[in-house]
Amino acid sequence: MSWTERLFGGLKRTSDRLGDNLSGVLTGQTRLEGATLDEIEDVLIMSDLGPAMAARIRDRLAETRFERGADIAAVKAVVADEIAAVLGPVADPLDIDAFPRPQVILVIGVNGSGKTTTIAKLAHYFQELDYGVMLAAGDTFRAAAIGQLRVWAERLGVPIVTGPEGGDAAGVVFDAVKQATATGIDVLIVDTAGRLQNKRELMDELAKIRRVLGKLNPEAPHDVVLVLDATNGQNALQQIATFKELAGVTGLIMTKLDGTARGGVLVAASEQYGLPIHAIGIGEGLEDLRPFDPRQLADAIAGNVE
Ligand SMILES: Nc1nc2c(ncn2[C@@H]2O[C@H](COP(=O)(O)OP(=O)(O)OP(=O)(O)O)[C@@H](O)[C@H]2O)c(=O)[nH]1
Repeated sequence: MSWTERLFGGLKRTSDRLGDNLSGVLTGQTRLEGATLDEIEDVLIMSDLGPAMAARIRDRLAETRFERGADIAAVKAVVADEIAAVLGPVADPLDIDAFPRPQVILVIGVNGSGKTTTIAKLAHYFQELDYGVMLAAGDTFRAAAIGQLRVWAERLGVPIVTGPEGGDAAGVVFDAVKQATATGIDVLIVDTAGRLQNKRELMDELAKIRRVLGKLNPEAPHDVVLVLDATNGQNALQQIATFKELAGVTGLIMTKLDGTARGGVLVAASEQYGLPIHAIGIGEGLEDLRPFDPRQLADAIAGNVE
């Protein structure tokens, strides 16, 4: 299957939900008015697009004259246009342009968000671009997290720096940067612990990692990427707010868009926070994470197909 097919297939539950809910509302008028617009706005909010986005689409629909009648296809086209307008400015693939090398990418996010898998997919993505990649197991709280990352590193054939369970995460990161620098690595991807229930500890740990990194390279970390699980719907938005404050997030990756009817939350996140979105995850395989084409993604979310 091509990426496009996987993208549209992965987002099918999201687009079907929107389409099913719209179909009950539309009666083919040339102009949409009052009550119908209200109902459409509710449908859009229920699709996790967020109230501001729903209002924006409503305004567009209100001013549109549907020559051939406002059927589902015509409305979805307007929805897709508006989504594309929001996603366009935030779509921002991760570039490796740090000098001196390595570029240090801290990956943060709550446990279970798909962080480890995303790190593996990112490593694979950079390998395909011919960059030298190294991983650092900065989540020292759980032996399982270290083990899981090591398995990925072996599968990918990339070096990994680990420490003992319960060890000092900043120490692991320090060793990793030194090794990466000595061996000419281009990109160092750092896993971190995701214990949001203990904000103070998390903040202290990230601050310590930053301090240690800063000693070796004042520019590092170059990226602080928050991994979000789309199936968390509106909770994902809350996580952005929290991690933005705690960790100085510089960009987002949203995973599990394939398993959910709540993919609209990606649009709400973009609309609300305007943070760069580096990539999306639409499956568990290494190939299932890519930078995205905002127009194509908008069509997939809205189910806008000719
Ligand atoms: N369907 C789908 N599943 C995903 C995606 N990304 C990750 N997963 C799955 O989600 C589960 C959690 O992923 P992990 O990468 O282990 O998540 P984590 O955040 O590191 O979680 P912990 O190891 O618990 O900290 C795994 O079963 C992954 O295979 C995705 O884009 N789509």
